[in-house]
Amino acid sequence: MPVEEFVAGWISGALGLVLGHPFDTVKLLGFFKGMSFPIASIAVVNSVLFGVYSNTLLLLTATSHQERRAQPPSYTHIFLAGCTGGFLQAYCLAPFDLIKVRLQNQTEPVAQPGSPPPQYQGPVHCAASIFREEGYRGLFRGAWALMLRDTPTVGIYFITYEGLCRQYTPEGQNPSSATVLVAGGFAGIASWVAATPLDVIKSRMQMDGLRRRVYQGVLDCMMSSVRQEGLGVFFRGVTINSARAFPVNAVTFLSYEYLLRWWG
Ligand SMILES: C[N+](C)(C)CCCC[C@H](N)C(=O)O
Repeated sequence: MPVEEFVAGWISGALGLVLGHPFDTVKLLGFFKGMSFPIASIAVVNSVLFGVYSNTLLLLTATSHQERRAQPPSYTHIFLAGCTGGFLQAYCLAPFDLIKVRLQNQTEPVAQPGSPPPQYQGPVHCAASIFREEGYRGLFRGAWALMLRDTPTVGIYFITYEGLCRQYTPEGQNPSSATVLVAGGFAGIASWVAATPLDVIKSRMQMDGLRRRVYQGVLDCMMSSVRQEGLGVFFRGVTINSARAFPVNAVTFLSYEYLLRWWG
């Protein structure tokens, strides 16, 4: 199994994340809280995303990434490979994302003298407390919603990227850096716009259970959110998600493409 896509995904994910972290955190308050943890985790997760995508495409079309410019795969194959990558990365992402959401929602300012310490002292402490209080399954709270969010939207991600690259690149050539940046940025926006409704639900499910369980499952969380807040609830955060998605994914795709070209 070719591994360079995994490594390129690893590095490019970390680079994209550094740019995106302030956006990601501002939507949950608590600026710059916990930066080193997401860097390490997104690197793993992005490596699964790109590695699985590229290797699924290899299985479906029998072309390696070096051959793909000369023999472009069909959009159906790109979509299916993207969905597979999205599905598998969602499972790797689930515990990391849960910890991130829990830490970012701890908005208490840094300990005042005499005040009780925050519930979670850091990512490792957070993981250990969730494990202690809710068991192994607790670490996967919200994973089902995350999988529903990422399976189709990672398909959309790669279709948009490939479609835009092909549109602006002469046949058989590699896309220019400008094309990769713009296509990567719009791929990020398109997939995040599609992902936002389930992103809202996912985050609510991840926070649920912290004190008192409110939701019975994904559907129940959707229904009660809509009942209480109207359909607009599904678009909560769509602007900040898009503003974050452009630079993050422009840099992710640019570094991914260039690392693979370097390595031949
Ligand atoms: C599928 N979904 C839209 C959720 C994410 C796809 C892009 C992944 C990228 N690491 C990022 O964080 O933007």
